[in-house]
Amino acid sequence: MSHSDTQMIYLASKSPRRQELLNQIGIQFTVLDVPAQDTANSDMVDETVLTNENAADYVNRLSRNKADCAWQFLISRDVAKYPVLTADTTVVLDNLILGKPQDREEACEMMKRLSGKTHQVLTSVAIKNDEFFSQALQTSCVTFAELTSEMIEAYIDTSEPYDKAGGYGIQGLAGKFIKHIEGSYSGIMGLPLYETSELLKKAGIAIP
Ligand SMILES: Cc1cn([C@H]2C[C@H](O)[C@@H](COP(=O)(O)OP(=O)(O)OP(=O)(O)O)O2)c(=O)[nH]c1=O
Repeated sequence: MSHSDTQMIYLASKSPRRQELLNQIGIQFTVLDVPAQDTANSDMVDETVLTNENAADYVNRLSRNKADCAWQFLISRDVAKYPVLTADTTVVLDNLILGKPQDREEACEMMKRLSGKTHQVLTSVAIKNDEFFSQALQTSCVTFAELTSEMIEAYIDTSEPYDKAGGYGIQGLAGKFIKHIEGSYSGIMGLPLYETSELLKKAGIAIP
């Protein structure tokens, strides 16, 4: 890979937040949309938590699997030219992993659990090409205010909870529920920028 080739990466993510955050640090990237048929029926993207798997192992496995899938997709299209970056975010409260709520009831249940408590948000970032793989994990603590059922219902009336781990977005309307954070704001949003730029440097990408 020539030096100029390494200025570009693929971002294999449908998350608009990850695209926004990578733009924020001036990285040049192409968004890679790995079609569902390239990931369906594959153990590689199984988002089920395995027996005895802790949250750190879980997010690391998913970011690695997303990177492996994306790289195979690039190879199958004969366009595996630049490293691919992926991430996975999960919310953990009292050892329980909270994914994306599937429906209103689940979204409501998650907000009730988060109310008045401190939880962890874990994001794992991975970068891969044919000769290189590396990943980094960032963990933050987030403290929610006590929420009334009116506050929860009003929040769930918005579309915000549904595509987000733990059913909320710190960068959105849920910002008003958050009393304290410790860690990385960008990590909570889905792409920790310090850890990401360190990984990119390791992969030989120039950081502006
Ligand atoms: C806790 C929290 C999560 N999130 C989002 C970040 C992630 O997009 C999402 C967690 O889902 P992920 O499964 O990590 O990612 P994704 O399905 O959105 O995107 P892709 O796999 O294509 O990269 O939750 C926020 O936007 N704000 C928050 O405060």
